[in-house]
Amino acid sequence: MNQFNFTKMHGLGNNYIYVDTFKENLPERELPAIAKEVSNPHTGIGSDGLILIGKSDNADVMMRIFNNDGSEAKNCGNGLRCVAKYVYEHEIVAKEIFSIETLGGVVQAQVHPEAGQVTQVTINMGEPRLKRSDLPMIGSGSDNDFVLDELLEVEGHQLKLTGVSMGNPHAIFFVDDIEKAPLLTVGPTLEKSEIFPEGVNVEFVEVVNENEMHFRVWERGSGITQACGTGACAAVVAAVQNGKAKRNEEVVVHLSGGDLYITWSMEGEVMMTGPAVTICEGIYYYNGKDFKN
Ligand SMILES: N[C@@H](CCC[C@H](N)C(=O)O)C(=O)O
Repeated sequence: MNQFNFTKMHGLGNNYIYVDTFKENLPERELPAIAKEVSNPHTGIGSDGLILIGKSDNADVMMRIFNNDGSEAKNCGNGLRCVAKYVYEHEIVAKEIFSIETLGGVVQAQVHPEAGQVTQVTINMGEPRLKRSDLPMIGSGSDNDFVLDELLEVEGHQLKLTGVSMGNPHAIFFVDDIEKAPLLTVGPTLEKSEIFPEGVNVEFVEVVNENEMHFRVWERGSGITQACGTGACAAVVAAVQNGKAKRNEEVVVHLSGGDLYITWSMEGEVMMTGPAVTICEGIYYYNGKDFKN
């Protein structure tokens, strides 16, 4: 039987199964299947996906993230905060500021420990990528242009899309009332639309004022989740681009699972602060193929 140790953690309810690959050896070819299996709430543990913590040649540690449909993504904001908590508390890193490599690039993490326990983490998420080709998104504009307030008809709704990549792609729509946002229809349709050849995360945002917004997400590969860290960063960047928020000013983003504090600095980097929580630890008995085959 194949078995491995796991830790389940969440950031604002966006929960993943974390596997420490400094200790556990999961076969590369089985990773999508393992992600699907552990995420299943009936026959697995139940989660939004799988996150691997491991060795990096370019940073202090590496994070890899798989959505609950088995697809691999390039970045995960809530995952980064949980990885930072894990590696600090397990003494994999012995400093409060350190680097984490993702497939989307290297970011800087700062933990804020109290008596050795980390409850809040700040991630310098780096610079947003704003070109159409960064998403990528097919359209009439040039590949180097920003995707700003672009009119789109989806599921009978006339919507204006702003596109932002935080290493992974986000389609942001500003709405007057977040409770009426057509997340359940527009989310899955746009996620799989041919205009986004690599898929997209879909976010609706209601701006309260320059320093506060409500946010709901349909995540590529996972559907509706309680929170999306990269999505919240992308929403703040999109708000600044559309004149609804200011550079260098903190914005509190209200997600279904709680609040994130985000600033797009004058230097260009997006800073995100929020919680990271350990839920449980255990041994998972994998039903899929034999690891040794
Ligand atoms: N929940 C995450 C993002 C996870 C990846 C995303 N679904 C994608 O496919 O790009 C976050 O907190 O950023």
